[in-house]
Amino acid sequence: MMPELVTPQESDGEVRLAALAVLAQQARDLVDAVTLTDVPEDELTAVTAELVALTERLGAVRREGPLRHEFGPDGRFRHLGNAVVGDCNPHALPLVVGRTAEGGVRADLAFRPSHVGPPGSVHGGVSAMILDHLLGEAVAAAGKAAMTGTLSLKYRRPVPYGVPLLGAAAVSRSEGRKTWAEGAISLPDGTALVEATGLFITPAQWVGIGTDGRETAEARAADGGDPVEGGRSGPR
Ligand SMILES: CCCCC/C=C\C/C=C\C/C=C\C/C=C\CCCC(=O)SCCNC(=O)CCNC(=O)[C@H](O)C(C)(C)COP(=O)(O)OP(=O)(O)OC[C@H]1O[C@@H](n2cnc3c(N)ncnc32)[C@H](O)[C@@H]1OP(=O)(O)O
Repeated sequence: MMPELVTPQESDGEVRLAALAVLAQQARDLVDAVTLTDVPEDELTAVTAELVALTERLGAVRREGPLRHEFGPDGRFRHLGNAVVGDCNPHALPLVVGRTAEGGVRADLAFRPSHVGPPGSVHGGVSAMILDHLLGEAVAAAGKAAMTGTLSLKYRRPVPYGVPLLGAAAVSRSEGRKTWAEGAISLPDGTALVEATGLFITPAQWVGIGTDGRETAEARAADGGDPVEGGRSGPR
């Protein structure tokens, strides 16, 4: 089942979400600092004690789960808690995905030292996560709401962290509930570092749900043409 969609008014105000995004960015900076710190051991212990206190302060009031998919004040579908693109998720890069004139998607990106796997390069699973998301975004850009069924990676060259890279993806084929997409993480000069192909499947329960999480016009017409409430239309 798809989780219920909420409007920001029902969960958080925009000012609070903006503050949460600033906190998440600070947490990313903290992770970088932890990854690279070379301060003396007593300083490590002192900072750890301060972080224990800060963690307790943040945990004093907890929500039931991470931020959900929702409609922003501009009416656009968003997921601020997403592990790849969520501004309010410290785990996210966050990736900023844009559409290309050809109907695909692209994103400038730079991995951080905390993403390291093999010596001096990014962990393959991290690259896979980014490509999974980019291919999924390409599928969404093609009008399909779908989940990853299979993902295949070709690691051509080690992926460096701390340097500008480009991610891109596009749909290659679609057939019923199945959509195939391909993409790559490349150097700015176009040299492919990791290539991906994936099969995305629209779950049977999502048929009739658009990429904005709302019922599609076709599904509404089939239902008898009832208009969808503005700003909120939870999948059934
Ligand atoms: C809250 C609202 C959310 C709304 C979201 C709406 C839109 C999204 C819009 C924008 C989002 C923007 C970007 C998205 C960005 C990133 C995407 C990230 C993607 C992920 O990170 S996502 C997490 C990993 N992903 C999973 O967690 C999937 C777990 N899994 C399942 O949820 C089911 O397993 C599912 C749905 C895959 C299939 O379930 P199902 O019941 O619908 O399908 P069914 O069995 O009927 O099969 C139908 C035909 O697909 C074949 N088939 C089935 N499964 C296959 C597989 N895995 N590989 C190859 N073929 C497969 C069958 O063989 C049959 O083929 P045939 O018709 O030829 O016989």
